Amino acid sequence: LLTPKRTKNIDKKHVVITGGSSGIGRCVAILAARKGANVTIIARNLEKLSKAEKEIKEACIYKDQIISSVSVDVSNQQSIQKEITKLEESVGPIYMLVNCAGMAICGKVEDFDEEGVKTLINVNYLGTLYPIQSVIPKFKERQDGIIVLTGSQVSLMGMFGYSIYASCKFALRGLAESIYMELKPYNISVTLALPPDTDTPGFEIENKTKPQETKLISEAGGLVQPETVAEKLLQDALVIIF
Ligand SMILES: NC(=O)C1=CN([C@@H]2O[C@H](COP(=O)(O)OP(=O)(O)OC[C@H]3O[C@@H](n4cnc5c(N)ncnc54)[C@H](OP(=O)(O)O)[C@@H]3O)[C@@H](O)[C@H]2O)C=CC1
Ligand SMILES: CCCCCCCCCCCCCCCC(=O)[C@@H](N)CO
Repeated sequence: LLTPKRTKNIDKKHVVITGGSSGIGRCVAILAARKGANVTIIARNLEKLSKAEKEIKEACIYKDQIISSVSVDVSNQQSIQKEITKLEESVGPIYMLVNCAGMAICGKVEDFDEEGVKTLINVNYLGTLYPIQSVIPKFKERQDGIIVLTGSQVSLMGMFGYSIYASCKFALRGLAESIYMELKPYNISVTLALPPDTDTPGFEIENKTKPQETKLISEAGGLVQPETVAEKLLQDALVIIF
């Protein structure tokens, strides 16, 4: 207890961040660049990607740090697999995968149509599962790697207005706990981040569909800044426990 916490180093390491063009993922990417990592961000919209890429480059501490972006839908297993393989060759071995791509739609359960349900399952659950599946073989070969999944406070507790979203975030907890056991013998760490409401572009959009009841309950949890969440996420993922 009295010894200072030891942490893993991402200096010169390749860190891939899905959802790295906005909100929490963007802040994680900037922090990783400040720590000397070669950072790749993944998202769909090209304009947001190139804007974020510039900001990440400004945060670099070395002249030769490699910052790149890839436009791909994380919920397409074939495409994400292909892009991860390409990145291993072009930028270098991936050391850390941070899954931040995700979104919330709020509403009463009976009001969701098929499209809304599938959108949430695709991006939040499958969009985290597929990138993880893609990096594991190489991580196992190298007996090294760090995987972060972004859940939510509603990964642990359901809440009015979050039925579909919370189900997806609960699923991520099941995934994280299971692969934690599968990957431990290979020296691959798994961290599930559980942020509270965070002041991001995604949060602003989500508020448009948020029932009054959800807003009132959520007030008890407060609102934090994405920089704070990103810092805590990295700290938790990089700490050496044993
Ligand atoms: N903000 C909050 O209150 C909280 C958020 N979280 C979780 O944190 C994560 C980030 O949230 P936040 O920062 O608010 O979100 P933002 O909406 O600000 O950013 C989401 C990012 O994910 C990308 N993305 C979305 N869908 C896809 C897709 N199908 N394929 C690839 N990239 C995609 C977006 O880019 P593009 O659209 O261009 O693809 C964007 O870069 C999410 O998993 C969210 O559930 C958890 C707790 C609280
Ligand atoms: C003693 C018991 C007290 C209970 C207080 C309950 C307060 C909980 C607030 C939870 C806020 C919702 C977090 C979801 C964040 C999220 O994932 C979305 N914003 C996604 O963008």
